[in-house]
Amino acid sequence: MNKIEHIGIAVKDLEAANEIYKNLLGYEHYKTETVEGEGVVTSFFKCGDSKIELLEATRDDSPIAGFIEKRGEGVHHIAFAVDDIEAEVKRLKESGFRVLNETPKRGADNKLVVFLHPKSSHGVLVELCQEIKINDK
Ligand SMILES: CC[C@H](C(=O)O)C(=O)SCCNC(=O)CCNC(=O)[C@H](O)C(C)(C)COP(=O)(O)OP(=O)(O)OC[C@H]1O[C@@H](n2cnc3c(N)ncnc32)[C@H](O)[C@@H]1OP(=O)(O)O
Ligand SMILES: [Co+2]
Repeated sequence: MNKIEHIGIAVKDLEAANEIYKNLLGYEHYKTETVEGEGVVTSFFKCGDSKIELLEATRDDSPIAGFIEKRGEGVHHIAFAVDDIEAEVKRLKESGFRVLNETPKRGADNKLVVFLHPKSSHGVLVELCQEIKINDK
Protein backbone atom coordinates (compact mmCIF):
# COMPACT_ATOMS: atom_id res chain seq x y z
CA MET A 1 0.00 0.00 0.00
CA ASN A 2 1.76 3.17 -1.20
CA LYS A 3 -0.39 5.90 0.35
CA ILE A 4 -3.93 6.86 1.22
CA GLU A 5 -5.30 7.54 -2.26
CA HIS A 6 -8.55 9.08 -1.00
CA ILE A 7 -11.05 9.18 1.80
CA GLY A 8 -14.61 8.59 0.58
CA ILE A 9 -17.38 10.61 2.22
CA ALA A 10 -21.05 9.77 1.62
CA VAL A 11 -23.23 12.85 1.16
CA LYS A 12 -26.92 13.43 0.35
CA ASP A 13 -26.35 16.53 -1.80
CA LEU A 14 -23.07 16.69 -3.73
CA GLU A 15 -23.47 20.32 -4.79
CA ALA A 16 -24.03 21.51 -1.23
CA ALA A 17 -21.17 19.33 0.04
CA ASN A 18 -18.85 20.71 -2.67
CA GLU A 19 -19.50 24.21 -1.35
CA ILE A 20 -18.81 23.21 2.25
CA TYR A 21 -15.59 21.37 1.36
CA LYS A 22 -14.48 24.25 -0.87
CA ASN A 23 -14.86 26.54 2.16
CA LEU A 24 -13.18 24.00 4.43
CA LEU A 25 -10.19 23.30 2.17
CA GLY A 26 -9.94 26.73 0.57
CA TYR A 27 -10.16 25.57 -3.04
CA GLU A 28 -12.55 24.01 -5.57
CA HIS A 29 -12.89 20.31 -6.38
CA TYR A 30 -10.89 19.39 -9.50
CA LYS A 31 -13.43 17.06 -11.08
CA THR A 32 -16.82 15.43 -10.80
CA GLU A 33 -17.42 12.01 -12.29
CA THR A 34 -20.35 9.58 -12.42
CA VAL A 35 -19.58 5.88 -11.94
CA GLU A 36 -22.70 4.14 -13.32
CA GLY A 37 -21.64 0.73 -12.03
CA GLU A 38 -21.64 1.97 -8.45
CA GLY A 39 -24.67 4.24 -8.79
CA VAL A 40 -22.64 7.25 -7.62
CA VAL A 41 -21.62 10.70 -8.74
CA THR A 42 -18.36 11.78 -7.18
CA SER A 43 -16.31 14.93 -6.77
CA PHE A 44 -12.60 15.01 -5.92
CA PHE A 45 -10.54 17.54 -3.97
CA LYS A 46 -6.76 17.25 -3.83
CA CYS A 47 -5.33 17.41 -0.30
CA GLY A 48 -1.56 17.08 -0.27
CA ASP A 49 -0.70 13.66 -1.64
CA SER A 50 -4.23 12.36 -0.98
CA LYS A 51 -7.75 13.32 -2.01
CA ILE A 52 -11.19 13.75 -0.59
CA GLU A 53 -13.87 11.95 -2.61
CA LEU A 54 -17.45 13.09 -2.02
CA LEU A 55 -20.07 10.59 -3.18
CA GLU A 56 -23.79 11.03 -3.81
CA ALA A 57 -26.04 8.10 -4.80
CA THR A 58 -27.59 8.27 -8.27
CA ARG A 59 -29.80 5.22 -7.62
CA ASP A 60 -31.67 3.81 -4.63
CA ASP A 61 -29.73 0.53 -4.91
CA SER A 62 -26.37 2.30 -4.69
CA PRO A 63 -24.17 1.29 -1.73
CA ILE A 64 -24.05 5.00 -0.85
CA ALA A 65 -27.86 5.18 -0.67
CA GLY A 66 -27.90 2.14 1.62
CA PHE A 67 -25.10 3.55 3.78
CA ILE A 68 -26.82 6.92 4.25
CA GLU A 69 -30.16 5.25 4.88
CA LYS A 70 -28.69 3.19 7.73
CA ARG A 71 -25.89 5.38 9.06
CA GLY A 72 -26.42 8.88 7.71
CA GLU A 73 -23.78 10.98 5.95
CA GLY A 74 -20.12 10.56 6.84
CA VAL A 75 -16.84 8.83 6.16
CA HIS A 76 -17.65 5.84 3.97
CA HIS A 77 -14.29 4.27 3.01
CA ILE A 78 -10.55 4.64 2.92
CA ALA A 79 -8.82 4.01 -0.41
CA PHE A 80 -5.18 2.95 -0.68
CA ALA A 81 -3.02 3.30 -3.80
CA VAL A 82 -1.37 0.04 -4.91
CA ASP A 83 1.00 -0.72 -7.77
CA ASP A 84 -0.28 -4.22 -8.57
CA ILE A 85 -3.92 -4.69 -7.57
CA GLU A 86 -4.03 -8.36 -8.66
CA ALA A 87 -1.01 -9.19 -6.51
CA GLU A 88 -2.50 -7.28 -3.56
CA VAL A 89 -5.83 -9.12 -3.90
CA LYS A 90 -3.96 -12.44 -3.87
CA ARG A 91 -1.88 -11.40 -0.85
CA LEU A 92 -4.88 -10.11 1.10
CA LYS A 93 -7.02 -13.17 0.31
CA GLU A 94 -4.21 -15.41 1.53
CA SER A 95 -4.03 -13.27 4.68
CA GLY A 96 -7.73 -13.90 5.33
CA PHE A 97 -9.23 -10.61 4.20
CA ARG A 98 -12.71 -10.84 2.62
CA VAL A 99 -12.42 -9.47 -0.92
CA LEU A 100 -15.76 -8.17 -2.22
CA ASN A 101 -14.84 -8.14 -5.92
CA GLU A 102 -11.86 -10.31 -6.84
CA THR A 103 -11.89 -8.94 -10.37
CA PRO A 104 -10.87 -5.28 -10.28
CA LYS A 105 -13.57 -2.97 -11.60
CA ARG A 106 -13.44 0.48 -13.15
CA GLY A 107 -13.56 3.18 -10.51
CA ALA A 108 -13.49 6.96 -10.68
CA ASP A 109 -10.46 9.11 -11.44
CA ASN A 110 -8.91 6.63 -13.89
CA LYS A 111 -8.51 3.74 -11.45
CA LEU A 112 -9.09 0.02 -11.20
CA VAL A 113 -10.62 -0.71 -7.79
CA VAL A 114 -11.25 -3.60 -5.40
CA PHE A 115 -13.13 -3.44 -2.09
CA LEU A 116 -12.55 -5.43 1.11
CA HIS A 117 -15.42 -6.13 3.48
CA PRO A 118 -15.43 -3.78 6.49
CA LYS A 119 -15.61 -6.75 8.83
CA SER A 120 -12.08 -7.71 7.72
CA SER A 121 -10.60 -4.42 8.88
CA HIS A 122 -12.31 -3.56 12.16
CA GLY A 123 -15.32 -1.85 10.66
CA VAL A 124 -13.61 0.16 7.94
CA LEU A 125 -14.54 -0.34 4.29
CA VAL A 126 -11.22 -0.49 2.39
CA GLU A 127 -10.76 0.24 -1.30
CA LEU A 128 -7.65 -0.61 -3.30
CA CYS A 129 -6.90 1.66 -6.26
CA GLN A 130 -4.50 1.06 -9.14
CA GLU A 131 -3.87 3.87 -11.66
CA ILE A 132 -4.93 2.83 -15.19
CA LYS A 133 -1.85 3.51 -17.35
CA ILE A 134 -2.34 4.72 -20.95
CA ASN A 135 -1.16 1.42 -22.48
CA ASP A 136 -3.50 -0.47 -20.08
CA LYS A 137 -6.56 0.84 -21.97
C1 LIG B 1 -15.77 2.82 -7.43
C2 LIG B 1 -16.16 4.26 -7.52
C3 LIG B 1 -15.64 5.09 -6.36
C4 LIG B 1 -14.12 5.14 -6.44
O1 LIG B 1 -13.45 5.54 -5.47
O2 LIG B 1 -13.63 4.89 -7.56
C5 LIG B 1 -16.08 4.56 -5.03
O3 LIG B 1 -15.42 4.62 -4.01
S1 LIG B 1 -17.66 3.88 -5.06
C6 LIG B 1 -18.07 3.59 -3.33
C7 LIG B 1 -19.37 2.84 -3.26
N1 LIG B 1 -19.19 1.44 -3.58
C8 LIG B 1 -18.98 0.54 -2.60
O4 LIG B 1 -19.02 0.83 -1.41
C9 LIG B 1 -18.72 -0.89 -3.05
C10 LIG B 1 -18.35 -1.79 -1.87
N2 LIG B 1 -19.42 -1.82 -0.89
C11 LIG B 1 -20.21 -2.94 -0.73
O5 LIG B 1 -20.03 -3.97 -1.38
C12 LIG B 1 -21.32 -2.87 0.32
O6 LIG B 1 -21.64 -1.51 0.54
C13 LIG B 1 -20.91 -3.53 1.69
C14 LIG B 1 -20.62 -5.01 1.46
C15 LIG B 1 -19.73 -2.82 2.30
C16 LIG B 1 -22.09 -3.40 2.65
O7 LIG B 1 -23.22 -3.79 1.94
P1 LIG B 1 -24.46 -4.51 2.66
O8 LIG B 1 -25.61 -4.61 1.73
O9 LIG B 1 -23.96 -5.75 3.28
O10 LIG B 1 -24.86 -3.44 3.74
P2 LIG B 1 -25.14 -3.68 5.25
O11 LIG B 1 -25.69 -2.39 5.74
O12 LIG B 1 -25.95 -4.92 5.44
O13 LIG B 1 -23.69 -3.89 5.91
C17 LIG B 1 -23.20 -5.11 6.39
C18 LIG B 1 -22.31 -4.73 7.55
O14 LIG B 1 -21.24 -3.87 7.09
C19 LIG B 1 -21.36 -2.60 7.74
N3 LIG B 1 -21.05 -1.59 6.73
C20 LIG B 1 -21.72 -1.34 5.59
N4 LIG B 1 -21.12 -0.35 4.90
C21 LIG B 1 -20.07 0.05 5.65
C22 LIG B 1 -19.06 1.04 5.50
N5 LIG B 1 -19.04 1.84 4.42
N6 LIG B 1 -18.12 1.18 6.46
C23 LIG B 1 -18.14 0.38 7.56
N7 LIG B 1 -19.08 -0.60 7.79
C24 LIG B 1 -20.02 -0.74 6.83
C25 LIG B 1 -22.77 -2.49 8.24
O15 LIG B 1 -22.82 -1.62 9.35
C26 LIG B 1 -23.05 -3.92 8.61
O16 LIG B 1 -22.41 -4.19 9.83
P3 LIG B 1 -23.29 -4.72 11.08
O17 LIG B 1 -22.31 -4.82 12.20
O18 LIG B 1 -23.86 -6.04 10.61
O19 LIG B 1 -24.35 -3.68 11.26
CO1 LIG C 1 -13.59 5.56 -3.48
